[in-house]
Amino acid sequence: MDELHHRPQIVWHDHAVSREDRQRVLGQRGCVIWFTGLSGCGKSTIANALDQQLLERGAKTFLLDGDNIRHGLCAPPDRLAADHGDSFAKRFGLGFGPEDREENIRRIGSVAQLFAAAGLITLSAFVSPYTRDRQRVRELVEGSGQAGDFIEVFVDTPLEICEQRDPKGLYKKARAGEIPNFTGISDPYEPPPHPEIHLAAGDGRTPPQLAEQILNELQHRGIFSVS
Ligand SMILES: Nc1ncnc2c1ncn2[C@@H]1O[C@H](COP(=O)(O)OS(=O)(=O)O)[C@@H](OP(=O)(O)O)[C@H]1O
Ligand SMILES: Nc1ncnc2c1ncn2[C@@H]1O[C@H](COP(=O)(O)OP(=O)(O)O)[C@@H](O)[C@H]1O
Repeated sequence: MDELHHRPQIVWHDHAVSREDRQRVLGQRGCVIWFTGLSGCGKSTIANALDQQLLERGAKTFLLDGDNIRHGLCAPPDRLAADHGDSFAKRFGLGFGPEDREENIRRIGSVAQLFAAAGLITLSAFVSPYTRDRQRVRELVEGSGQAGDFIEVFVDTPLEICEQRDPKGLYKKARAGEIPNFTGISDPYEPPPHPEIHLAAGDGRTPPQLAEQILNELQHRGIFSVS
């Protein structure tokens, strides 16, 4: 029990159905596969390819993807203002400053932890540039489960390649000074010191090939087994 669970006004309620019960029914252990890397490094494409490969093998999965989450759970202020007003939008809308990214990853981490506790193999694809924010999610996920439930995948594509790809034209705008705090250009990216999986993702391999490397590592770690 942590500090929150002791607060008299917020009482923790144990569930009638345990995580173990859920996992027994699903025939798998829930976990979080956390992709991190620069914009354009391939997080979303590789995570989608892995999601597909897992599904084809009968795994129960869910993918939390950066752009989609920033349309809802972590929407920017201008998206919230119309329905909720300016003060609300200013308070809860998220941009890309360090604290906003911290809150973005905290919210997503909390959702990922819930999906893992529901027994799903949960994939997430966010830049998540700060080591401390990722470490907090690791602690949250493993604290409510067990060591090994958080698998960090560093999609290590050199900045030059990400910038060449520039599928959304954001690097061009960032170089022109039109987007402030752009990761890799005017904002830091802290590479994971000890990722469970380090993908050299700019070496000419296709996203499905890279996803297969991850799949093999997951099987090796006992996260997923082909029956
Ligand atoms: N300033 C800045 N820095 C980095 N990225 C930016 C920025 N502004 C917009 N974008 C677009 O938003 C996507 C990153 O959102 P994330 O939620 O993954 O970011 S973070 O984890 O909170 O750092 C990222 O998507 P991906 O390219 O899919 O990574 C960008 O398209
Ligand atoms: N291994 C790869 N080889 C070649 N192109 C790739 C590879 N991985 C991703 N891409 C391409 O790079 C672009 C950015 O990929 P994306 O998955 O959107 O990156 P991110 O989610 O990290 O921003 C897309 O156009 C995608 O098709």
